[in-house]
Formats: sequence, C-alpha cells, structure tokens
Amino acid sequence: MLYRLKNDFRLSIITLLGVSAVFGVTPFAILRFIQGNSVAFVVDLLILAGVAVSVNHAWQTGDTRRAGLLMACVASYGAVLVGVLVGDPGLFWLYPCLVTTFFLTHPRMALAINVSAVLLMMLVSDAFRSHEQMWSFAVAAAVVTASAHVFAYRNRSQRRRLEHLATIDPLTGVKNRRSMDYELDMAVATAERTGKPQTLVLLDIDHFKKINDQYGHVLGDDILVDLVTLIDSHTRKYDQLFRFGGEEFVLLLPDVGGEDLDTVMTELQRLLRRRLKCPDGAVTISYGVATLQPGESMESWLTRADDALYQAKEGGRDRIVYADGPPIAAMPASA
Ligand SMILES: Nc1nc2c(ncn2[C@@H]2O[C@H](COP(=O)(O)OP(=O)(O)OP(=O)(O)O)[C@@H](O)[C@H]2O)c(=O)[nH]1
Repeated sequence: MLYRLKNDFRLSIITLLGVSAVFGVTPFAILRFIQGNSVAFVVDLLILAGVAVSVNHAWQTGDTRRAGLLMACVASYGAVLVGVLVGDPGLFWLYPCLVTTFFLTHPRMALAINVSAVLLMMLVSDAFRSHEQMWSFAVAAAVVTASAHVFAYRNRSQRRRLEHLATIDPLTGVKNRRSMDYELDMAVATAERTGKPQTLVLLDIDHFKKINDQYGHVLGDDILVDLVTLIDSHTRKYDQLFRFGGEEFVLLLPDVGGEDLDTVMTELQRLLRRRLKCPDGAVTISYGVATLQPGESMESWLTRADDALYQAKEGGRDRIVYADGPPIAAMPASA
C-alpha cells in the first residue's frame, strides 16, 4: 500500500484529498443535520459518497484517471451546490477546488471544470452579497485558475520526463524492473478482483556472455533490441514486457493460462528460434513460466517463475519450464 502511495502521484493526491474531505465535510454534515437543514445535509452526504467512490475506485482498479475526474467534479460542483444552498461557505470551498482539480485530472479538463463551476456559481447562487463581491470572486478565481494551470502544465511535463527516465530501459525502450514491481502488484490485485489468470514468463538469453565475448557488446546490444522487437511484434497490446536485468526479461500475460498458455509459449519460442540470430546461427532462450495461484503474493509468483527458469537452464537451456506443471511439460530443444 505504501509502495503504491509513494509511486503513484495521482493515487496519493486522491487519497489525501479523500481523507481531507472526510474530515472537512463530515462536521458540516453533522451541523446541517442538527440545524435541520436536510437538503444541505443530503448534499454533504452525496459529496462524501462521491469522494468515497473515487478513492475506492482508484485503489481497486488503479484507474486514477477516472477516479481523479470524478473527485474533481464532485468537489467543484459540490461546492457550487453548497453555495446555492447555504451561501458564502460554497465560495470558500470552491477556492481550494480551483487548485486541486489540476492535481486530479488533465489540465484541460481541470480548466473546463473550474470555468463551468465558477460560471454556475455566478449564475445560480445567492452566495454573493453584491455585484462587486461577485466580480472580485470571478477575477480572483481566474487568477488562481490561470496560475494553477501554468503550474500543472509544467509540473506534468517534467513529471512525465522524470517518469520516463526512471521507468524505461534506455537500450531497449521497454519498462525496467522498477515499473515491473508496480505492474505485477496491479496484476495480483486484478486477479483477486476478476479471478482471471495472470501469467508471468521469465526469459533469459542462453550463453549471452559468450556472444558478447565472441562478437562484442555492440552486437550483444543489437540482439537485446531485436529480442524486444520480436516479442513486441508477437504479443498483444496489453501484454507487458520488462527488462529484469542484463539479458533477462519478464513478460506479463494477462488473461492467459492453461492450454492457451501452451499455445502462446510454443509460438513465441518458435518465432524467436527462427528469427533471433547472431552471425553464426540462432540465439537460444530459456523460459520459466508461472501462472498466479489464488491468494499468492507477487514475490512468491516471481520466485516460482525464477525457479522454473533455473530448471530450464539446468535442464540444458533452450526450453520452456512451467512452474505449475505442464499444460505440456518442459519442451526439449527439438520441440
Ligand atoms: N551487450 C550487452 N551485454 C550485457 C548487457 N547487460 C548484461 N550483459 C552481459 O550479459 C552477460 C550475462 O552473463 P551470464 O549471467 O554469465 O549469463 P549467460 O552467459 O547468458 O549464461 P546463462 O544465462 O547461464 O546461459 C554478461 O556478460 C553481461 O556483461 C547489456 O546491456 N548489453
């Protein structure tokens, strides 16, 4: 949980704002109830429910884009409703929302939410005591929104650049081990939620040291790039390939298990045997394959795939070993 909070910026913002909203709005909901203002009480409850749905959706699915958008809408239009129902307090609520929308959703979408919320507040609410106060509010809201937009835009492009540098392997262009941990964590959560199989394949080029020694590191690098290109061309859009380290890669196959898995692996092995070459012939690969078991942790899943890879190496290399027993057992080199 801490890992996800530390590594997913938007999830951490959604969680922080969710917790703040619960502590900030609940006392007012209680106050409205005591005052007998049942409409405002119901609105506060709806805001809390919307916030809870956003936080829950973000944690359950990892889809922080939709969750952030929902939370931005709930907070901003909720503040407008509060303005309509109880006046002044809506204005105070809307101010922090004008900034936080930019942390929750795409800058363009945040801009649209802010403009529409401010216009709605000006058109339908009795929150303003005078026209002068209303226009002061509008100008201040425009300045806040413009500053937040510029900040969010720059922040977003810098964060993207940093994320790219931190998560992508510069040689092959696939995700590195750091991002793999996050994606495997997500795969475990998805399997628990949907019950669909998730399979992990560890691939390791055989005798890569010899290839490097014989032909040099530049050709070694080319083989790593070729391997990634070939796997990319063979796999589906939602399969994910990671560089685990050196000449070892991890392929994550969602919704693949049982007999399907055997077909996918056999075809992948056939393709790489045919197409991955060094100057004096084929480059061979050993595979360790593990399908996530019910209730299994990411660490155990990865360890089982690693053990299967170790068996493939020990068994003579150039073969597939299934940690969970064969759909069709370990494939000999001639298979
Ligand atoms: N060209 C190149 N070589 C790399 C890179 N990363 C690691 N290597 C090399 O990969 C080789 C891995 O060697 P080993 O771990 O002994 O494995 P191996 O020779 O493939 O032997 P087996 O895995 O047991 O079949 C080392 O020589 C590393 O220098 C890289 O980015 N480019």
